[in-house]
Amino acid sequence: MHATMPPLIRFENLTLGYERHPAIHHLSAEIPAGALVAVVGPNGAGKSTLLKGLAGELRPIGGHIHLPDLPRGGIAYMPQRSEMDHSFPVSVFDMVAMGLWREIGPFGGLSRAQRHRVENAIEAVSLSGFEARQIGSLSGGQLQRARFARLLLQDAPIILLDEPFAAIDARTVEDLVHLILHWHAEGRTVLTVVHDFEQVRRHFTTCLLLARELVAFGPTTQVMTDALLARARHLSEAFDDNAPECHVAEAA
Ligand SMILES: Nc1ncnc2c1ncn2[C@@H]1O[C@H](COP(=O)(O)OP(=O)(O)OP(=O)(O)O)[C@@H](O)[C@H]1O
Repeated sequence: MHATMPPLIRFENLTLGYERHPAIHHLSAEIPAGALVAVVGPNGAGKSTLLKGLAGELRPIGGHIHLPDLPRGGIAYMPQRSEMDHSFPVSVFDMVAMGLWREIGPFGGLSRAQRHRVENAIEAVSLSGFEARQIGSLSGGQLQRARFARLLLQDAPIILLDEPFAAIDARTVEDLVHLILHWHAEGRTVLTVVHDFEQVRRHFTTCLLLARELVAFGPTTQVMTDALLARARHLSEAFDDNAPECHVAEAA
């Protein structure tokens, strides 16, 4: 496991966006190795965009994301659930086994030991007995468990989760939080977009509050204050989606 020397992420004056319209701009922050970070902010604040940038799905319009040398597949990224996840014609076993792609490649077969690891991951998310089920027949909570099992096998030092608890029953949330805390205890760096403030305060020691720019980053008790949350709402509402490349440009 590469959890012993977990990496540090550094955002340097980072601007990310779509078709040159910035969605987040001039963000600078350092994520310490092994941090468990809740990424919070109003709707449209840029939370998903930040995770996409880190996952390498969006190239910065400006600034940099500094990452240490990572093994192949060193960042595990779980986007928000979408219809596509459900409609993919594959069994729970095969979907979870995709977490081993880094080891086996796209067309490799599974060894007996690897099959065993897939079974263990399925068991860890309490889905034993569902191996042969098509994922299209799973409930939302069960599908999310299967997605977490796939992440477990990916064994990545950096884990990015976009709204993993959205529209999920309380029991499943509790089990998934448990897995996240376990990853944290193993020394992995975990960034999770979370909407429920109660969950943030209960489980996440560190918070990154976004509203198209960085509002605050630090211990949850110091970030999740009424004043900073109000500031985030205000900034988000005032942001002009059609602004050209950067209205605060080089002022930052
Ligand atoms: N693929 C895209 N193309 C163009 N604009 C996009 C795209 N994805 C997001 N945006 C825009 O970027 C901004 C930030 O969106 P983002 O999804 O990152 O916010 P968020 O904080 O994750 O929101 P939510 O909490 O509602 O999921 C929004 O104005 C959004 O409309």
